[in-house]
This record gives sequence, structure tokens and C-alpha cells, in this order.
Amino acid sequence: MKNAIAAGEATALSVLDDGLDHPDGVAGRMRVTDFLLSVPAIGRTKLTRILEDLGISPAKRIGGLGHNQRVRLRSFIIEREARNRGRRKSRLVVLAGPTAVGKGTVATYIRENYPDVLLSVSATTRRPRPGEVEGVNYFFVDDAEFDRLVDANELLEYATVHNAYRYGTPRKPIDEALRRGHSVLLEIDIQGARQVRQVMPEATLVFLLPPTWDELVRRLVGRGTEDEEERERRLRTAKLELAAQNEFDYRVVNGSVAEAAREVVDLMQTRGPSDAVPV
Ligand SMILES: Nc1ncnc2c1ncn2[C@@H]1O[C@H](COP(=O)(O)OP(=O)(O)OP(=O)(O)O)[C@@H](O)[C@H]1O
Ligand SMILES: Nc1nc2c(ncn2[C@@H]2O[C@H](COP(=O)(O)O)[C@@H](O)[C@H]2O)c(=O)[nH]1
Repeated sequence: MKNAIAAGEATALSVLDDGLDHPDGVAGRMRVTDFLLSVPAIGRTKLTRILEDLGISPAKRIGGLGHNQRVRLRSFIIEREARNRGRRKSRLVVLAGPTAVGKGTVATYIRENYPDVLLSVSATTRRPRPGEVEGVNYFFVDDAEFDRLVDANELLEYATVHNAYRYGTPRKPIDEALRRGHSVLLEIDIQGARQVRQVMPEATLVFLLPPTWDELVRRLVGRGTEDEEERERRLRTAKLELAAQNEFDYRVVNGSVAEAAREVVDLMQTRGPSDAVPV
């Protein structure tokens, strides 16, 4: 049932009605606490207050509610769905762009300065760089484990990036976060962004641009993590990637990290974008 809500296949009201009509069915046997926690934007803190207001004990199951409790819970859900109708749903935002444009830098700034934004942690077959932390920067896995994640359909998308290592987005934490009403940010490459568009057409795709081509080259060289041959290869790919920017919903120019980060975060809020340019 929880997954049904997460996938948008059933509204909370239809799950509730199913439970009330069929006390011995899956929804009927669901605890009211689990049901309410499956409703987007209801967390444990709100749950206690809601149960008190509705006069329902946390131990109750949907199928075991008394008449007045049913009426109160149903009205609560109907009002909530009516209020939320027309508002944007929680968002999956994908940040992509050419090599060295600053995707990682902007994503790190967001992680450090906007704690409400959930930044997806990818799995990768590349080795950790100095200072990178398992579970924070990446889940560092070997080829066999990456194959297992792919075979078990545990990745929302995956790709071999820069012809070198494999990277992929674990699906479960994203489903869970969206179900809870949070917005999620993925910092991935363009192949991955295209896959996300296929499987989640409602995702917002943001293309990060350098102020100029010369500045992109300066950043790549200045980072000093690739040799000349690899830099040349990445810059050739970058030209092709820049040509893909029209596939994206918004473009953000990474002139200042703080401003680019704010624009991306604005795209995740219900009020919509500020300075980002719709494509
Ligand atoms: N707004 C900015 N102004 C100046 N330098 C920046 C800015 N944003 C990022 N940089 C620098 O540019 C370099 C590349 O940034 P970063 O590694 O974040 O790029 P990336 O897009 O994640 O690259 P890749 O896809 O190759 O991993 C880094 O040295 C970073 O410090
Ligand atoms: N398709 C995906 N691309 C990803 C993912 N996680 C990161 N990336 C991209 O890989 C490159 C290289 O990253 P680095 O940390 O090794 O420098 C960069 O362009 C990232 O955007 C992912 O899960 N899927």
C-alpha cells in the first residue's frame, strides 16, 4: 500500500476507503500510524498531534476504527488532499552539465548550506579520492556489487561516465524521500539525466552552464585532476553535451557557486524558479 501511494497509483483517500470497506484486507489491517506516515509531508512529529486531534490511538488499525474516528480521519484526508491539489508535488531535480562546470561543487554547497535538500548519494566503481567519505560522497562498490545493483533493479539510472567507471543512483532512498514529501537532488551526468527523464517524466532537469567556454577550460585545467589527453577527451565530450542543453527544463549559469546553488534550490521549492532560465 505504501508503495502504491509512493508511485502515485493511489491517493491516500482511496487507500483509506479501501481499508474502511475491507477491514480484513491489506489496507484494513494497516495501522493508522503507518497510513498517516505514508501521506506526503506527514512525519513523526506531526503524526502525534494529528492522532491526538483525531482522537485515535496509535495502536488502531484502519479496519478497526469506530464510526466517529472514521468520519474524522476521512474528513482530515479529504481536506488535506483538497489543500494540496494544485500545489506542486515534491520534486526530483536533476543537475547535469559538462565536465568541470562545477556540478560537484554546487551540489556540495547545497549539501552544506541547505540541510532540507536531500542529495542523492550515488554508487560508483571508482576509488575514493582523498577526503571522500563512504556514504556521504558515494557508495564505493566493486564491479560485482555494481552488477548486482543493476540486476536487482536497485538503480534508477546508471551509466559509464568518461569511458571509465560506472555510476548509478540508488532508487530506494529516492522513492522513500519523495513519498515523505521531500524534494531530492541528483547530481549526475547527461546520459543519466536522459534515463531519469524516461522513467520519471515529471522530474525537473537543470543544465548547469559555465559563464564562457574559456572559463570551463580554465576550471578543468585548474582542478588538475586529469592529464592533458583526458582533458582533451573531456572537452570534446563537453562540446557535445553543451549541444544537449535544450533537452533540459532550466539552465543555470555557474558564475558564483552560492548563486547557482540558490537558483537550483529555488527550483526545488513550491514557489518555483527565481533567476533560472526556462529553456
Ligand atoms: N563558480 C565557480 N567559480 C570558480 N570555480 C569554480 C566554480 N564552480 C566550480 N569551480 C571549480 O571548477 C572545478 C570543477 O568543478 P567540479 O569538480 O565541481 O566540476 P564537475 O562539473 O563536478 O566536474 P566533473 O563532471 O568532471 O566531475 C573545481 O576546481 C571547482 O573548484
Ligand atoms: N549517470 C550518473 N552519473 C553520475 C552519478 N554520480 C555521479 N555522476 C557523474 O559522474 C561524473 C564524475 O564524477 P566524479 O565524482 O568521479 O568526478 C560527474 O559528471 C557526475 O555528475 C550517477 O549516479 N549517475
